[in-house]
Amino acid sequence: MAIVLGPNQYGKAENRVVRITRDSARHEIRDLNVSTALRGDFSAAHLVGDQSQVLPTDTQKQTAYSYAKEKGVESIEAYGLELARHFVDDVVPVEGARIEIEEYAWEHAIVDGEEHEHTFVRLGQEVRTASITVEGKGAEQKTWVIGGLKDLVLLKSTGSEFHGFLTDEYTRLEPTTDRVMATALVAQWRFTETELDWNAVYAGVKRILIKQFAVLHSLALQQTLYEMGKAVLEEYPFIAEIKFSAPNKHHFLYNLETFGVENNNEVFHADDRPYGLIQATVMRDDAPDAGPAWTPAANLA
Ligand SMILES: O=c1[nH]c(=O)c2[nH]c(=O)[nH]c2[nH]1
Repeated sequence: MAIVLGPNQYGKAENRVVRITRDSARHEIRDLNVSTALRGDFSAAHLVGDQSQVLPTDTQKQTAYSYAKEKGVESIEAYGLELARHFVDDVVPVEGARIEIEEYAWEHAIVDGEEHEHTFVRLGQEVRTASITVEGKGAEQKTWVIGGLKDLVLLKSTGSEFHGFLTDEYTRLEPTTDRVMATALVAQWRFTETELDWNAVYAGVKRILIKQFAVLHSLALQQTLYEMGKAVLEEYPFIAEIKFSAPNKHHFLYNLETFGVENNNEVFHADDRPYGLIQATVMRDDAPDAGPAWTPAANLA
């Protein structure tokens, strides 16, 4: 028996990079949370404390901020690709890089009915996400891009049913043909191309997700997720698969009978936990291999 070093990676997590574009009086803002991770043979650092192959996490941080100036942040996907390719192409021991980015959206404040040029209001809606993985040098290099969002909170006050389910001696749930359906959606979609109008695609995917949630008369959250994914894949040939994680944010009809009042699906208790957690992937049956695209931490915990 020998003890050996297993999978490892290292980087700077959660760099809060804020990039202001101020080429004119009207400023723009991109507000990011950027995590870098480098992969390669870093066994000497672990086994004997030899740092000669280690590009410090501090340098990774400096690069993230410098690239926000040098390359700009047109989209989180494009910026992440620049960073990942730089680490793999330009730093000799680095064989792979993983860049994870979250973006918090801001909009220009409305002052006296007009957009103020340099004052912003943080949008309380979803967080945009991207994960970029680059592996290998030169002609062998492979790239995986995942776009996504999290915390897209959606609710429909009718148009959702849940009945006909399997029952056993523990079943107490009443079937319903009219319920509130709500979720805080996490969705991640895997691209098969690396040259795209990332911002336009993001806006399009989000629009489709919301539309399907709204228009599908839902018999289960599972069905809603499937139809959302299907619509995205039908619209965008360069998306191979989309993964969802959707808490079923239960809204229980509040009992007003003690007041002699009928509750016609008007007053609910919004229960925060426990929640159903529905997770599904919708994919093309000929989707190319995902490789390490979905693996944030190189087989680490
Ligand atoms: O949309 C739903 N899917 C379920 O699997 C489920 N289970 C449950 O109790 N309520 C719901 N709702």
